[in-house]
Amino acid sequence: MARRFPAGAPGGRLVIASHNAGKVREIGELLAPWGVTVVSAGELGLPEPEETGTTFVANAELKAHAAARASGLPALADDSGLEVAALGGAPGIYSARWAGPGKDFGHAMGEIERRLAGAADRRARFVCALTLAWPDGHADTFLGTVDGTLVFPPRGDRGFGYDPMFLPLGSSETFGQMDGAAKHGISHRADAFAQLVAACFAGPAAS
Ligand SMILES: O=c1nc[nH]c2c1ncn2[C@H]1C[C@H](O)[C@@H](COP(=O)(O)OP(=O)(O)OP(=O)(O)O)O1
Ligand SMILES: [Mg+2]
Repeated sequence: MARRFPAGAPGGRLVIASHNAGKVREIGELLAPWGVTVVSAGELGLPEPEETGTTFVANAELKAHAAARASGLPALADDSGLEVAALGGAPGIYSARWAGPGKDFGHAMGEIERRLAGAADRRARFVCALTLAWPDGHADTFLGTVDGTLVFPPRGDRGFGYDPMFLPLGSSETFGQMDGAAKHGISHRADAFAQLVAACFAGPAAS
């Protein structure tokens, strides 16, 4: 059984266990209707754990447990990435690492284009594992996805990471061209978040 939130949460506070500003912004937007006070791992000065897992789920759980233990608060972690079909699912869990220490996603997108080398198959999907972990070690995890195709050159300067080269199925705009609300209508993160809400959040959202 998933544990309900905010039962037992001091003041309904929750840590967003991510050091990625784009994710912290999106998760904050998704949480906004739920009357939860959020604080980010960066604001609490929490360290960035090494992502030693071999799956999105393992890494989300590792990050959420580390932040919940260190802060004494429930913690929500996101491990996500882009899986390119013609590259056998790469970069996958290595999506952040492909951008290097300087977080150069222009370079990472160029690397994907180079490795595709004109391949006709442009299918890709984003995956997001979201874990809500508690200081006592309880955790619930939800997996979201969104299917699409890759476009070159990348389009748009909104969003973050690989957004400018990802065209979700049925859309004429890349994630990099969409505003936040449009991305939240279909994204892997919003998909996982909807499952989290259904399982863990009591009551209706504030309108
Ligand atoms: O909606 C997205 N739009 C574009 N790119 C995205 C998205 N979602 C994940 N991505 C890519 C970029 C990100 O850097 C990597 C996740 O790697 P991941 O380790 O989960 O996150 P991270 O290292 O950036 O921050 P942190 O681990 O502190 O949450 O996949
Ligand atoms: Mg990371």
